[in-house]
Amino acid sequence: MQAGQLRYLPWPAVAAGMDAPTRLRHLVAGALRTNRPLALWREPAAAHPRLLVARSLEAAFTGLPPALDAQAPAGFAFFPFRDSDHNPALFLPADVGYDLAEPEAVTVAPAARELVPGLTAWLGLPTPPELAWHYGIQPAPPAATEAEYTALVRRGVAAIEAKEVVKVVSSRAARRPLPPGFDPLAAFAELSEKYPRAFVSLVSVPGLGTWLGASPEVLAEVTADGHFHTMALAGTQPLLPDTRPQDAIWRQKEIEEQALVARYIVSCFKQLRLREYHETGPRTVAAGQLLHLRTDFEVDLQNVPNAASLGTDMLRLLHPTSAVGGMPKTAALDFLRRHEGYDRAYYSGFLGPVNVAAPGIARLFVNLRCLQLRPTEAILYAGTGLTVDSDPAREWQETEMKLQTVGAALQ
Ligand SMILES: C=C(O[C@@H]1C=C(C(=O)O)C=C[C@H]1O)C(=O)O
Repeated sequence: MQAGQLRYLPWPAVAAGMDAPTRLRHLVAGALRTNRPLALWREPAAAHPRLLVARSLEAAFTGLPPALDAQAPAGFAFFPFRDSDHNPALFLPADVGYDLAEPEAVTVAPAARELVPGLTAWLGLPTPPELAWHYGIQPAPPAATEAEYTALVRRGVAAIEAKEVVKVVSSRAARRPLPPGFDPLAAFAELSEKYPRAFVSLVSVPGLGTWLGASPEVLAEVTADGHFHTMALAGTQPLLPDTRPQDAIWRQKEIEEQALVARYIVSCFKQLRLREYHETGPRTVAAGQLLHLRTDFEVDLQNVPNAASLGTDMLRLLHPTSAVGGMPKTAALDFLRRHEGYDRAYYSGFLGPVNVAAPGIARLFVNLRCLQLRPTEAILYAGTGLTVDSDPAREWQETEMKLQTVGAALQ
């Protein structure tokens, strides 16, 4: 956001006794009431979340991946697994902002000046007791039974054996009733507390629905000191009580599965003729109650000729990565289109802020360990990378474990 042009709206005197979470709730209530898209997120290791409200859904439609450079507009990317009319790619402009680290003022961008009178009036009103969250207009996706999911896994393994694909990541949706009085803002706060290293998000968009998640996976990041980051995350096992991540032992299947993802990232660097990058790992990392294998990649943007476009180009090549689609990309996506049997929508898409904290800082994550909110239930999503050695019952178990990450918010 161009700080010089931002307008700061201070809270009125009636809000003097309100703490930051109460003010946040009030802003969210106002955004929902006026039918605006919003994103609330807490970055890994950050102490406070941020809220962004876009002036309208129309202002948020975008066909293109966000540009990751300092000159690009500020906003929050919310991209589906696969772009379609039902699940459009969105970039919510940073029209109204609230940073809970600076709770004394709400910021308004120049493009949203016309919101100032209404917003000023709203800040002085009482908060409605119920928040009118946005719901998707698409029907809820079918939830796969264990028999259906294991059949899909067997199909995937057969496709690998037939050399149609090298790896494919199958997934499923699961339906869970909402507990009485379920409060998405409280659930967001709970996930933030429970998973301090995750990217915790709550995104609500008219007609497209409300999504809550706690992702462990960076897709593309550009930092203040001019570095680009991405990671190859794959392989899953439970973090058992009284064990340490660094003592985990991995089977050949997981080692190979993760290596494929790492190799895919290196092939993207090669396509961009980038030779100067640092690769660290793979090492074992914890994500909630799970362990994964992770290789970190870092590029010093000062050392590369195409620095300004590197983030943007990598994003275009990476999504969807072989951690959520498969290898080769087109054949794996084709397999999923034909056999997966449901619409992933925004699950395994990507999301995150671009140029919001400051120009030139972007943090995009893969939308994993997430759920979609419906009026009386939640749709949870999880997938597993298949290789030729995959055991269907084990893959089902792995999706069950992954569902528990965001499922913790429903207890
Ligand atoms: C597909 C998911 O996770 C991805 C797949 C993993 C795997 O196959 O082991 C591990 C981490 C993620 O990259 C998910 O959480 O739904």
